[in-house]
Amino acid sequence: MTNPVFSLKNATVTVANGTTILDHLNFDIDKDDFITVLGTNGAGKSTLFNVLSGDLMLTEGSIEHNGEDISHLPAVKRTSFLARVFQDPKLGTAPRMTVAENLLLAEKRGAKRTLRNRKLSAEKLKHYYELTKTIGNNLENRLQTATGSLSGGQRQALSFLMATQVKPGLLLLDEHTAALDPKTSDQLMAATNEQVTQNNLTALMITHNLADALTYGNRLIVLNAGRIVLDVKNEDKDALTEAELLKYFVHS
Ligand SMILES: Nc1ncnc2c1ncn2[C@@H]1O[C@H](COP(=O)(O)OP(=O)(O)OP(=O)(O)O)[C@@H](O)[C@H]1O
Repeated sequence: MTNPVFSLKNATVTVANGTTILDHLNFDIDKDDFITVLGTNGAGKSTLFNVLSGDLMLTEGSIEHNGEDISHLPAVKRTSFLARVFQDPKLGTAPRMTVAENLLLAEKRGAKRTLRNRKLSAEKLKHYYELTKTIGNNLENRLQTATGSLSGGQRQALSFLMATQVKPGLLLLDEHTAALDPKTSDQLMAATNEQVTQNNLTALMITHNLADALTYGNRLIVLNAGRIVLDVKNEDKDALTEAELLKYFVHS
């Protein structure tokens, strides 16, 4: 048995009004995990991501990364091993910079980011062309376009590619296809699955799409009122149906 990459121990967040929004969670994330994360609105999914990313500190318990206690490590320091893609296509990319410049910037994730020496060689542009072409939404023909004028789907694809340019120790996908039309969403979901499986990324993906949650990943968790109420893997996940899954969606 290998050691978990991330380990939440008794992880709890109690907010100022006394409400516990993450409730004594014990949760290990293994290297080969691609976990789909489900739950009703307000179940604590984003809170879980926020404590992993360091945007929200635990009020009790701890988080370990490769055995090291990172409970007090600020978000900015966690970017060296963690990347996150949000639902909003506007987040995660610099609007005035071109697609190619954003990709170049992403290669420096975790390091001091500057584009003073813009090394956009022909070789690099060719690489970005091949990379963006994998998505299938014409992003490869917009490499020199300012990101702010891309379609939402193209911009979201760029955010995703930026998050995975440097292999992150943990990839957090926060409903990253939810704001896209069905075709664009399917394209990005397929590209996501390809990247995660081909590059052996450790990933968590919040989704409200039950079919996607069942189709993708090796593991599935359901949160309710800040607790994990279902955690299934491999063949147990494969055997799960949408009808069974829905039973875990309880508004508290
Ligand atoms: N910083 C905070 N301070 C106070 N309450 C918070 C804070 N962050 C989240 N909450 C509350 O914690 C609960 C869980 O919120 P969270 O955003 O994690 O839910 P979610 O499962 O991601 O929901 P959704 O599906 O709607 O995005 C909600 O009731 C929310 O209002």
